[in-house]
Amino acid sequence: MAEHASELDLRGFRILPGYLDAEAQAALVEALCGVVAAAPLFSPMTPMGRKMSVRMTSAGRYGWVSDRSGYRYAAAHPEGGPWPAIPACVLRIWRDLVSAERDPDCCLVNYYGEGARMGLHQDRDEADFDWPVLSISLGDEGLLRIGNPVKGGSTVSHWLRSGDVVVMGGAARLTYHGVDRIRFGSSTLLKGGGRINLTCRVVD
Ligand SMILES: O=C(O)CCC(=O)C(=O)O
Ligand SMILES: [Fe+2]
Repeated sequence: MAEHASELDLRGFRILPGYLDAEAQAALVEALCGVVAAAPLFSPMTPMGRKMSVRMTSAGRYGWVSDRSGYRYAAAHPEGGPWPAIPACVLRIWRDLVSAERDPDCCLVNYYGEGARMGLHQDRDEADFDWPVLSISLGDEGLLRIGNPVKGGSTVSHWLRSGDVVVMGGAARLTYHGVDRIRFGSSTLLKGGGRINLTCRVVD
């Protein structure tokens, strides 16, 4: 893949603004409707017993789940049944930007409704941190905050817009990050508003 014209490097996060055109974004939304129909969004509980504001589901061999027993990957949806396959239009982006040899095991679907946010965290439930995490933003703008590979220190913030893609890999694979807020209603892509973020990962 050639270097993208307006590519940014923010603390090792490779940000590709506007990587997906309107047609590609619409195709992803349509495919995700199928994923959500097969595997409904749910509100995970943190291990501390707090309900997360982001609603989630997954596609792939594994889905990411969280409850009182902790964060982990699971082969089945919390309400039972396998996760649907990762849509081809998602795999295409992974193959172009991450690897044509190895597909991801999980595509986590995060839905941010009005007021939803995600606190600073590391993505560390995967077995091999040599594999990057690929993140795709759709719908309303979201304010990504990027910290450091260890807890604490300064942070930088960047608004992610619909169609932006981020590759979190290399030395930044374990960098703390979160989404402080969304600008609800800033995009017309999703009926009813809100933001979808997809993260694709190799799990085991
Ligand atoms: O919504 C985002 O942009 C980031 C999501 C995220 O960090 C995660 O799912 O681990
Ligand atoms: Fe994350």
